[in-house]
Amino acid sequence: MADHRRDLRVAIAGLGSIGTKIAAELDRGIDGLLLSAIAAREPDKRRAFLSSLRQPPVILPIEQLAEVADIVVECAPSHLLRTIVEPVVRRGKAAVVVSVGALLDNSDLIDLAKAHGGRIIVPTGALIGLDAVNAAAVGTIHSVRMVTRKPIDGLKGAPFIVQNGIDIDNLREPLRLFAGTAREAAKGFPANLNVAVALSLAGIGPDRTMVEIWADPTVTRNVHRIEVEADSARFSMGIENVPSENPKTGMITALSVIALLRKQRATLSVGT
Ligand SMILES: NC(=O)C1=CN([C@@H]2O[C@H](COP(=O)(O)OP(=O)(O)OC[C@H]3O[C@@H](n4cnc5c(N)ncnc54)[C@H](O)[C@@H]3O)[C@@H](O)[C@H]2O)C=CC1
Ligand SMILES: O=C([O-])CC(=O)C(=O)O
Repeated sequence: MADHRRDLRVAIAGLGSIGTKIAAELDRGIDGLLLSAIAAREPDKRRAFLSSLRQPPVILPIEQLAEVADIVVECAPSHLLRTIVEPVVRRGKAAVVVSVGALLDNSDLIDLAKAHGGRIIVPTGALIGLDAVNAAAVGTIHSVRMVTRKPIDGLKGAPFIVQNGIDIDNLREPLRLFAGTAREAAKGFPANLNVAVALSLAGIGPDRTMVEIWADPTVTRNVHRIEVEADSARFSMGIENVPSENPKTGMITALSVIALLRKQRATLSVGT
């Protein structure tokens, strides 16, 4: 009989604001899971952190993580999504993807996963309520709208701002930077609007999910407000994320991945 209780081996691709927290939590211990490997851009610079772990994992290049893991958590810059996820799904394993915006330009990875029995799992991340959006999508969703407000530091360097020569450094009041679809938002703000893409994939897709983005010098948190109109329910959701050491990334993102990992072997699992 197969041993269903063997620990699931988890590897982490990218030791930044998200990956470091997940690695530390796995090392502290999550039932049924084992931190097997890590990929870091400059492992030598992460020696102090790595040697603080009770059971130091092996260090591997991102494309080799799937060789020693059942689940690979992608938490690296979005341009590396394909390099990380392709070998995972080719081996029929599971990739947890946080740079979800990059999935739109690499959607063939979903077909590849299907062909090889692999899985791509998108956590709720910095957002809220994707369980309700999933449920409403079983029926008919008429519209999904999201308004994001971020402090200036959370938006600096976004391609949309650079390409349009918009000066956000000297703003005194909120400025609406963008209104359009989640697909366009992900192109213009790849490190800021993963949440819009996650919302769209849970609901009515990146071309029907409408997004506004505001640069707001009056807020200190990444604020997302969402309105969903469906045949089963109408709901509004809001979340105000405390930025992590990376001002573009809410602290809750790493916690969301940890909660998702805990569910992989939980006896009682709550929420869809
Ligand atoms: N789905 C969601 O709700 C959210 C997703 N994100 C996305 O998650 C991703 C990670 O975010 P953070 O951890 O805040 O970014 P970060 O910039 O703090 O960390 C990324 C890490 O990847 C490492 N890295 C770069 N090249 C590498 C390579 N070749 N091999 C191994 N490691 C490499 C970097 O050195 C860095 O430590 C980003 O794409 C971000 O946009 C962020 C917030 C919310
Ligand atoms: O989705 C993202 O990339 C990050 C974000 O909005 C947040 O942390 O609130």
